[in-house]
Amino acid sequence: MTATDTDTIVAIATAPGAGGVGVVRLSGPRSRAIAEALCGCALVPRHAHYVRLRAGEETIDDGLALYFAAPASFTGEHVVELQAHGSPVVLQRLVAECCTRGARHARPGEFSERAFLNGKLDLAQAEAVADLIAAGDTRAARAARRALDGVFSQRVDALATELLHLRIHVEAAIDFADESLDTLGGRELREGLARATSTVATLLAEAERGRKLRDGLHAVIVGPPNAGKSSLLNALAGSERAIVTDIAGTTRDLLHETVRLDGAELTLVDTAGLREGGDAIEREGMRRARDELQGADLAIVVLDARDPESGRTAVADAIADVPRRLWIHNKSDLLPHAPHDTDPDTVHVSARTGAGLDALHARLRTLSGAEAADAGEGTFTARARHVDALARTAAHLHDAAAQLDADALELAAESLRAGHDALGEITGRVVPDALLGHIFGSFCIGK
Ligand SMILES: Nc1nc2c(ncn2[C@@H]2O[C@H](COP(=O)(O)OP(=O)(O)OP(=O)(O)O)[C@@H](O)[C@H]2O)c(=O)[nH]1
Ligand SMILES: [K+]
Ligand SMILES: [Mg+2]
Repeated sequence: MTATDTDTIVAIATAPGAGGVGVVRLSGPRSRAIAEALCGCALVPRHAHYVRLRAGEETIDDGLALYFAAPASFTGEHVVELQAHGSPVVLQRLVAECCTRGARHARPGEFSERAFLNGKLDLAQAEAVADLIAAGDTRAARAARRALDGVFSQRVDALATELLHLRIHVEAAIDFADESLDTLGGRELREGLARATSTVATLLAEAERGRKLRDGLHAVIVGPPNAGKSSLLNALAGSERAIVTDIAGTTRDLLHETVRLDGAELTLVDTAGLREGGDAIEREGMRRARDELQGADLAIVVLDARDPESGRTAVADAIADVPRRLWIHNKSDLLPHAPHDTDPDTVHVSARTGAGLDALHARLRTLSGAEAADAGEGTFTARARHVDALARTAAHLHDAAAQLDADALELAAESLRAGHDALGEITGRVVPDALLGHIFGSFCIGK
């Protein structure tokens, strides 16, 4: 679609409600003409015009008009921003007047969508705009800003280029099927694939950190009844959210609580204690606990410090698929002497006295990725979609390596193609036709 055959769209760009200043944004081929009709003067690009904004003879408000000529604008189209007093009524009237003059209401996300379609932003960057707007703290905002600057996209693109070269190499080798792969640069190919595989693994780990920074860590508290799961949730939340009693089987429903630890956000979920038997309600509670663990990033396993082993056995199968576990030996106040924690994933605490909670906070903070972002490891925000695409890329490259080892070049080519496509989903740059042209245009071994 070109800039001349699209609609001109309009929307209030500032947050709903009253404010000192409000902004109405227009994008599309007619935006300048429409705005000039409201302002009653010609608009010069990148110039702040102080104007009266009128509907016919009547003044709606006075304010500023800013015109950005295509393609040097956020959307890549002609864009006008009208600043007026931030009254919802005034802003609605400006929008209505723009519509009378030929604009239409923008759909949610339509300005960003146009920026993507016009090549101003890739998909990951367009998503980063939304993440920046929604960022809950400085760390998340900084990470979103890095993603918006293309830090993530550039690394994805660099990897995509590596994969493209590997594909070209394999496709070319297929044409020389009667020669052995070793004479066709098989070693370079394997080395290149190993490099790409390790790059994907690094990127995947970083994207996972970025996702946690954006979504917060999803941590499920599990353990046998009466280990002190609800007490621990309350201690971490800093309020008596969950019911605590000395009756085993107190908690049945899931209880979600968002907790911020020094800027790191995590969702804690209290669950019913896991054990054999129980009445129908308790059994339903345990079923819900097991379900919740399916999507968890972290299982916080609460055990009674006086007898941790029996609890471990009770939860073993329920936590089998959770990527990370933290073992909490609770009720340390009941031990004859306080133990010293050596393994970072085992922490002795007392939900009752608060002993050990600082160490637990520190560990949770690290796991939620905030630590890494603080340390300036270049974290960017990422989404589950990106993590998923990278994981699929990794799996395809793994297949390709095995297929190369078996001299199954056609299959390896197919796996590399699938990996390349999965990667392209992140930035939205999957372009098969261009790819074919590239393959035939740029490579021929000795021909
Ligand atoms: N001494 C001591 N008692 C604790 C501690 N934490 C919890 N308790 C007690 O242990 C009992 C059970 O605590 P809960 O928090 O209800 O345990 P739970 O694991 O949520 O239990 P269910 O929901 O029944 O599975 C209560 O009487 C708590 O007061 C602790 O650190 N020290
Ligand atoms: K209890
Ligand atoms: Mg409980």
